[in-house]
Amino acid sequence: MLEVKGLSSGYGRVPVLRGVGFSLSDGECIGLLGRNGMGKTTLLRAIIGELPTWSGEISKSGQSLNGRNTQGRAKAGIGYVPQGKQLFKLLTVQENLRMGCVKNFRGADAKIQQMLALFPRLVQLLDRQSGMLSGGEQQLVALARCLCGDPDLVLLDEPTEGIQPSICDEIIDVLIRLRKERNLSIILVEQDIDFLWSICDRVLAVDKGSVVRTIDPKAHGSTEEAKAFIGIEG
Ligand SMILES: Nc1ncnc2c1ncn2[C@@H]1O[C@H](COP(=O)(O)OP(=O)(O)OP(=O)(O)O)[C@@H](O)[C@H]1O
Repeated sequence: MLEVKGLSSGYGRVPVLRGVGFSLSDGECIGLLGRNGMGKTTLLRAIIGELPTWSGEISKSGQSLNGRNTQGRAKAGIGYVPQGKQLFKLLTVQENLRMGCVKNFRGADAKIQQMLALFPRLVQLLDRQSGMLSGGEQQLVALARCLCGDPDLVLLDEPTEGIQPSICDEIIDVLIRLRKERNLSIILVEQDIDFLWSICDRVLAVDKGSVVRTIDPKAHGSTEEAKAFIGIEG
């Protein structure tokens, strides 16, 4: 599905990613774990094409993405939910979802109905201005809007940051369901180890712009290994 080889990228002339390599299979979920500022968001932004590939290769289903811009990568089936969600805050929930249907405006009504079935909490909120929703509700709208584009790979940047546990559980349930029903692949940046461990097949430990090891969440002692890696006690 996705192959990243020797990827280097950064901001201006400042390098952040230094030869990142990993692959992701269809329907697989991998987590990116690391301390603040180690390059996890930068890696997602390089994959979606917001940042240039300085060297290396990103390919999806055997096709190189290097020459494609963000729209081209979205067309190739990659969806991105950035940190901070980036909703159109003055627009209603419904209008935001419609914006997510840009690939197929004619099918927008049916797609929005599918999203409401997946996120029933949004039914009551459809006509509300997005900026007036709680952080968790906004996160659900951002995820639903991304899914309106029918991606087969989603990049999620800290979806649980600052949101209430019940909405975290809803997000986990939806992601598990989408993996099962649509074979969705996921790359998830998260600081919340329980969240990562509840859904990821593998977790890549990121340090100073490189993937330095792979943690198997099913392995004995893996949560302790992860906590030690990011420097939290217990
Ligand atoms: N827009 C930007 N311009 C310049 N440097 C940036 C920019 N965004 C991030 N950086 C720098 O790139 C490095 C990696 O940042 P990045 O946001 O990828 O880290 P992260 O691992 O996602 O951390 P966090 O968990 O804090 O989001 C940091 O040194 C950061 O200061």
